[in-house]
Amino acid sequence: MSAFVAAKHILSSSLNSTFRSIILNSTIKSPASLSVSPFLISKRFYAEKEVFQRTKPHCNIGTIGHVDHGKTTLTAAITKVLAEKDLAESKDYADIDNAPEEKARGITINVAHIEYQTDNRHYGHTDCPGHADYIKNMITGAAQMDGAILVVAATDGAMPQTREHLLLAKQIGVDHIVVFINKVDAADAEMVELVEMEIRELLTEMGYDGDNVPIIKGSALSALEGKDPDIGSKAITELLEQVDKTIPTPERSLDKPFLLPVENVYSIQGRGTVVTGRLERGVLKKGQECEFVGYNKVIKSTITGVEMFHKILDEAQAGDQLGALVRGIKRDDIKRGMVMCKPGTCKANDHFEAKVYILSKEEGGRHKPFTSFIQLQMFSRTWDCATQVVIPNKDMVMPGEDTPLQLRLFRPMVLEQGQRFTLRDGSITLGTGVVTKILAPLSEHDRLDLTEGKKGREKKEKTKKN
Ligand SMILES: Nc1nc2c(ncn2[C@@H]2O[C@H](COP(=O)(O)OP(=O)(O)OP(=O)(O)O)[C@@H](O)[C@H]2O)c(=O)[nH]1
Ligand SMILES: [Mg+2]
Repeated sequence: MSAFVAAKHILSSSLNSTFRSIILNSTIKSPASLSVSPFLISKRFYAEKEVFQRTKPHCNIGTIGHVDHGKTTLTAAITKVLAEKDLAESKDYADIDNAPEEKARGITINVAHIEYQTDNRHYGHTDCPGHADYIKNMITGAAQMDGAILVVAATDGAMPQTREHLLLAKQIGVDHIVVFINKVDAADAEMVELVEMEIRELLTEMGYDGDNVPIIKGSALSALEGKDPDIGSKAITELLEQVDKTIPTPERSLDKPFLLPVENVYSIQGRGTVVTGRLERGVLKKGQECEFVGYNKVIKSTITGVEMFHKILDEAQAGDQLGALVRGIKRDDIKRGMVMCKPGTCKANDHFEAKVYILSKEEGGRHKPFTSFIQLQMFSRTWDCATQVVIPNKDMVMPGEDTPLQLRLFRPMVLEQGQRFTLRDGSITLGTGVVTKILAPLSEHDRLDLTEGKKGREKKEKTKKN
């Protein structure tokens, strides 16, 4: 099998069924598609397409936490335990971390989306990477969660990305957490108790209700291997009961025009392009017109199919994690970070005011104050973009401060009042904020100043005059 054919099989095994079967009967245009995150995996590869029956409320959760603490093992274990009750399709560890590099390195790189149900709810589960190099993927994954399971290995306790993920989750607006202390098979009882105390303290420090967040102790590996039910399958059942109980189903805005931040894009030659992501608001149906906005583009299209977890959706609702087939668009025309929305309802902006909290050194933020014109990376919804900061009312901002800021994006992206975002400075999370006011777009002069610097701008202006 050639590398490309092999790659095609890997990709097709990670998409939902309509798109998988389309892919198998067609040519994938660009191997670049392989860099995108696996969407869904099914062993019912050639199964007839079913229509999704909406019988239970849908909730998006996921696993976060430090590298190697057992997030993917836990995800696989949940599907195994629920598969025994016919509430999920059992996934192996290798089904979830299925990209070649993930298999080779034994770590998660891309987020993976898995589906399962409890008696009460239908879940979309996003398994995030823990490795510090893939924080960007974690942020995108967590941005889609209504609640999260923080996985902490009893053998290690809280580690750097335990803190960072918790902090980012809080900033992104994931207000509900359930903790799974994993690997209790490999740690003594005293250690497990210490880790629980440590985590409660950390939760409180990060703004969660540390005393009351449910903490379940168990072993994902035991559950996956069908050993020691007290710390294995029973602990998983208890975890799911707590998730059902303590992570509320959010109110979904169904009556607003639809908006879907694009998470991934797949190209299927001859058929069209598939975009995936979580529908943030509104309802979406086959046949509707749509528009992609972002990266200096507005592209119109029509939705020709909608699916969620292997099944056809008659109507996708806000909160659904879905794939939409769109007509007449090339894969390269759209990318992660754009939004797909009802035509005319969204606008890209590059200049706005925000209220921002700057993290203290203890919270993992900067050690030193910063001044105007610092360049940072802004993360919001599924996009990230370079941004320049202007402090409107003073000379500098100290770590730990709450401050208004003006931000100038290097390129216009869809931004609305009330939208939350995170600012990063290299590998440091510098702050978190909310857009308070959209300002007049940057002039050509200001934009060139921003992207080319003063000298570059003068040069370009001179060339233009001549
Ligand atoms: N002893 C023991 N080992 C476990 C348990 N759960 C997971 N492991 C092992 O821990 C290692 C890491 O597990 P993963 O599930 O890949 O961890 P992860 O958190 O998904 O890692 P990243 O996604 O790369 O951040 C693997 O070797 C697992 O077999 C457990 O309950 N007990
Ligand atoms: Mg993993």
